[in-house]
Amino acid sequence: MNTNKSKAAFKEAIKHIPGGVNSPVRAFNSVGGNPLFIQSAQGSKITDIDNNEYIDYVGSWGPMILGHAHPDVVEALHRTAENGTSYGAPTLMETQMAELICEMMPSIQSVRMVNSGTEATMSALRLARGYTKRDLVIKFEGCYHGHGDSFLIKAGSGALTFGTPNSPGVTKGTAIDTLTAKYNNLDSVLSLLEQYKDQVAAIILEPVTGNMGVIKPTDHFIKGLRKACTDHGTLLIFDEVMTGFRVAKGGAQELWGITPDLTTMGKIIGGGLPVGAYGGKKEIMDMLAPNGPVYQAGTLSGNPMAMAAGLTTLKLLNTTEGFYEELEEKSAFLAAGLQKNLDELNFPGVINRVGAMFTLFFTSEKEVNTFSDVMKCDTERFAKYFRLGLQGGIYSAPSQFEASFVSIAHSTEDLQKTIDKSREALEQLI
Ligand SMILES: Cc1ncc(COP(=O)(O)O)c(C=O)c1O
Ligand SMILES: N[C@H](C=O)CCC(=O)O
Repeated sequence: MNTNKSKAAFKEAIKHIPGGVNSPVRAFNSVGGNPLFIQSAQGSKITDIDNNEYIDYVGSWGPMILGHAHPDVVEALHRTAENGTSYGAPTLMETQMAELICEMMPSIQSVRMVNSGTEATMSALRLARGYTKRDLVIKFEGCYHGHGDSFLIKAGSGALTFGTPNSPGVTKGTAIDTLTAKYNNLDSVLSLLEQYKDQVAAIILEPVTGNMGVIKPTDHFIKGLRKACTDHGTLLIFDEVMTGFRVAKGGAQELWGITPDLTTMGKIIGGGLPVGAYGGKKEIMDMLAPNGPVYQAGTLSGNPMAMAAGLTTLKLLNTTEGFYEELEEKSAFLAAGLQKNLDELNFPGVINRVGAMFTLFFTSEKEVNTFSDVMKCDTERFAKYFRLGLQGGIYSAPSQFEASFVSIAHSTEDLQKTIDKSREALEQLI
């Protein structure tokens, strides 16, 4: 496979862009080689500037649930652009978007649009602090909530991949206000809540993790969190930036039947454009300016292009008969094929999947349920597998500590090819 143009482009990029990328996870540092520079994407496929085509399981890190360049989304963007791309004033689309989000995720009664998942989580935390008049927050080791200072403590995703879970630049004061607990370990949360009684504003978590790879919450853990928050007057924030509208129409909160106090969103609700949102109980959301004293604003918030792409995507998800059933079937088919490979080759590995997100962990453990299970993975083996995948035409996240995403555009042929290529790669790694 020739990737000379990507190599040359990367050389140019690093002259003026730190590390040559605008988000660290895009660099191939932990898997070796250079990042691919992309020229186009259509449906389930992505094409680099050397004209190599890959089946894409990154999906722009989650948003592309309909596949790339879905004709309805592209058409909505054309139509919207012709009327201007930003006004800094309310539009009808923003209200439609808010109504649809509230319909699809009934725990949300009121929602504020922002421009990224990071903004959503930062703002939700400020709101939780303003509402409860408390300072502390509990997050979980290996969970990632964007790059807001409060969250770069024992963080997942790129922060974990690059070995900088606690970023320099975060002040001691901020770090002190962030307490970390262990995912799927309720006792670790309960003891913090006792130790810091009446001081914890919020518990924030990825209800299904993706940023240390995919891990499901146990019922005991997630139900226990809801109860503990209620008992302690602490707000429960579900960060559904990744899981929202992906693992089910109503996100992880629908699957586990939990009503969080606040939910953060992003990715899918922008249909591939920059977006974020946070919402929840009206009583809490009404603390936000201009109704209340908690300030949060944005020049481009509710941007018409992002609303057009996001609203078109959400409407399709909401109204297409059998959409989530078909997505589940495709994802289950892929996961079963990958599992069969592992079983038949007696290859040590664990596949965790919830709906259309999954991770193949390179580990000898029988299960991966916690951050410490994740840390036992063989990242070098993963790196080799990743590179073999690329050579076979499969594009997935260049880190063991991420999720892969299936879209509705993945055909049975795509999925079968992925299973076959995965087997070939595993055979070379035995
Ligand atoms: C669960 C979760 N929260 C927050 C974020 C931050 O979103 P963004 O990258 O749009 O700032 C991400 C992804 O980066 C995420 O996966
Ligand atoms: N894992 C991250 C979010 O989901 C990947 C996106 C990024 O940081 O660029």
